[in-house]
Amino acid sequence: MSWMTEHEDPYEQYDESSVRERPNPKANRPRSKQRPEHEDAVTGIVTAVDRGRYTLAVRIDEQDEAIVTAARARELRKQAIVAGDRVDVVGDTTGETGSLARIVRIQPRTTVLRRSADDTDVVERVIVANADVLLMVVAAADPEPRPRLVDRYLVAALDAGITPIMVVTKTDVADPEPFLANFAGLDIEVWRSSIDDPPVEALRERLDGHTTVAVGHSGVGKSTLVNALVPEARRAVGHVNAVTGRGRHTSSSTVSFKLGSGWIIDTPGVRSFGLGHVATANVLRGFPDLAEVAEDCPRGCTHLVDEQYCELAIAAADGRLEPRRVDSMQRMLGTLVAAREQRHQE
Ligand SMILES: Nc1nc2c(ncn2[C@@H]2O[C@H](COP(=O)(O)OP(=O)(O)OP(=O)(O)O)[C@@H](O)[C@H]2O)c(=O)[nH]1
Ligand SMILES: [Zn+2]
Repeated sequence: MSWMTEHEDPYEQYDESSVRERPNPKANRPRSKQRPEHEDAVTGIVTAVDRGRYTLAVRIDEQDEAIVTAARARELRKQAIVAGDRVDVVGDTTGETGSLARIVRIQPRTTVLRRSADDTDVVERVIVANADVLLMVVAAADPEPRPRLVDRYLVAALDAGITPIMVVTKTDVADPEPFLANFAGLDIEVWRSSIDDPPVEALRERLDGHTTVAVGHSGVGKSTLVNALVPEARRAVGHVNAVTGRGRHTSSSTVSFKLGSGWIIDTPGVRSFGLGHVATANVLRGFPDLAEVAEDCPRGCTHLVDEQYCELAIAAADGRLEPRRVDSMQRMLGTLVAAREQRHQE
């Protein structure tokens, strides 16, 4: 998966200096070393990343809109550049076959969605930048929906300041309501989708103008949904991206498509969603249905099962809170605390 292995970057030795750049027909300023600002840079949106090569959309919605392949400037080498990033790019931005531009700056990000390989992993991977909606795709069955995976998406999204939305697919295969009952106390937007009646038009309208990142366990129907959402004409743009991304290793890399005036970013299906990077103090943010009651906890309460006076446990016992939600939160916290202890022993 490209975003997981980005730090390895096997193309690192082939930096942009090894590729001859064509003269940029638009650059009329003389090249000079005294140009730290790169005034001639254009802004691009990173749509796909593949082993040190970045696919960018530049001059979007203008007549000379182009899909450009770029390398990163040497000074940016250690910084991850991910789908959704706004970057400043110089050099040949025509997008012509064989051309290579150069990313010289990453613009400040509004949000960063991260996951770690597992809970013990300190090294977090930035999955996507600048997303404001996390589309959690879950199947009603085949594969079985896993509430704990959704808990993890919620913690990651709310920690990052991204709005989570859920789509339950395959409602033709199984009744999604028993699964959804897990999240009844949570004020979360849920869409139901079946093979014959996916809510494509309504979702498209809902996501218009947003940068949406879709996540889901492998096989839930995420690609089917994303393909249905992205109109044919725009997918053509995506297909260009697919040459560098999905085309080569199916579903193993992140690709973005224009969706109305926004973007939808499809990520590889994953089984787990490590939260090694999330501070335990922030875990409760992913359980907004519990947060209010937790305010009555004794000072310094860890909310773990061994806390005698945890208000969450008390509220679960006397029926004010849904016991399985408190249990979910305690388990996640317990797992993260154990992983952290293991890390400190290593
Ligand atoms: N019955 C039914 N099948 C569906 C539905 N949505 C998708 N599928 C099927 O589920 C299978 C998996 O769908 P994909 O879209 O490839 O799943 P994915 O989540 O992208 O999986 P990865 O590519 O592994 O990440 C395909 O055979 C789809 O046709 C649905 O609503 N109902
Ligand atoms: Zn507590």
